[in-house]
Amino acid sequence: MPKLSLRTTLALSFASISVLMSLLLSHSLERLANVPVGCLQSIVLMAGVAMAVLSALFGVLLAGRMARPMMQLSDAADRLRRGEDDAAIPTETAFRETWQLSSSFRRLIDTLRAEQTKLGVLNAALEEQVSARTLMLDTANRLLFDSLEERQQLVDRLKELANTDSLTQLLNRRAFQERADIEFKRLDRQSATLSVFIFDIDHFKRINDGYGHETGDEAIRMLARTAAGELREMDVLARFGGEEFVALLPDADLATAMEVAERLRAKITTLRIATPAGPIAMTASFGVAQWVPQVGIDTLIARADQALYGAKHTGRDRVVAWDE
Ligand SMILES: Nc1nc2c(ncn2[C@@H]2O[C@H](COP(=O)(O)OP(=O)(O)OP(=O)(O)O)[C@@H](O)[C@H]2O)c(=O)[nH]1
Repeated sequence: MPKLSLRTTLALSFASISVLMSLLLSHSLERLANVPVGCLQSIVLMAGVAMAVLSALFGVLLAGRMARPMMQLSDAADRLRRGEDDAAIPTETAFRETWQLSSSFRRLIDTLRAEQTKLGVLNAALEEQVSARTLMLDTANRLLFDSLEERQQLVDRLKELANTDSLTQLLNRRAFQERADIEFKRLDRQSATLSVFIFDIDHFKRINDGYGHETGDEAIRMLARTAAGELREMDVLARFGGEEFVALLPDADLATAMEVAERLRAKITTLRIATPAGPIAMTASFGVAQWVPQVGIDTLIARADQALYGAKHTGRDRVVAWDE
């Protein structure tokens, strides 16, 4: 059924009331002719009151029918705002205006729900993208970390290789120089003691020439292991080159260094190197020098070297201290 607008309803209603009242009046007009004026006044007054009461009742009825769907819409709006999905939107209303308002509201909600669904889909896609990116970043981070770690390991290994003598795994000459510099910087110039000894296999050329280079290498390795075993953790032992070694002994005076060198010399004489012709022995000569203030590492090594030269020229297989 087509809905009437509020304006039409009001106009029709008041017209009907007016027509009804006019009909009542016109039907009663003949009988009213003989009614005294005072009574007539009362009748008109009563008719006016009746019309007012009717209009008021009618107004209340109309307002109620108008207000109900609006209250329902307001209630539905509140429930939707709270996220309740079952908000009832009035479908049947008395007037065209409220019916239109209700339809527009319903369309608005349908549009909002459609947008919400679209947003949900977009949100899910976005979350998927974010977790994919996070995974990529994690992987990239891990790869970067791994490659940095690998790089650091490589650098460490290269440093180690650069500092290590490949035949004996002892420090090489360059690394010894660095460690000696550090020890010298640490030295308390007034009270510290420090000694150095250099030692060298006697007639090593004969071992090489007589039993081969491999046997010579084995002799060098054996001597390195033995020396490392005789020295303290804090001592610095290095292969200086060829069959020559150097040991730096912090906190050791000349007597102590001589003692250590002597113990090592004696131990070397007990070593036996396996050769195809049977085990062979070797000896080594030692030159020892103690640090004194004003003397640098190069001078100290040169003094130990001079002492070694002395040991070589006074019969070998001995320990000689540097002497001015
Ligand atoms: N097997 C081997 N031989 C080496 C190595 N480095 C140096 N040599 C050899 O060591 C020998 C050193 O000979 P020399 O300097 O004459 O010394 P030496 O025969 O020990 O004589 P003295 O030191 O005077 O007792 C040479 O034959 C070098 O070729 C090495 O790494 N391995």
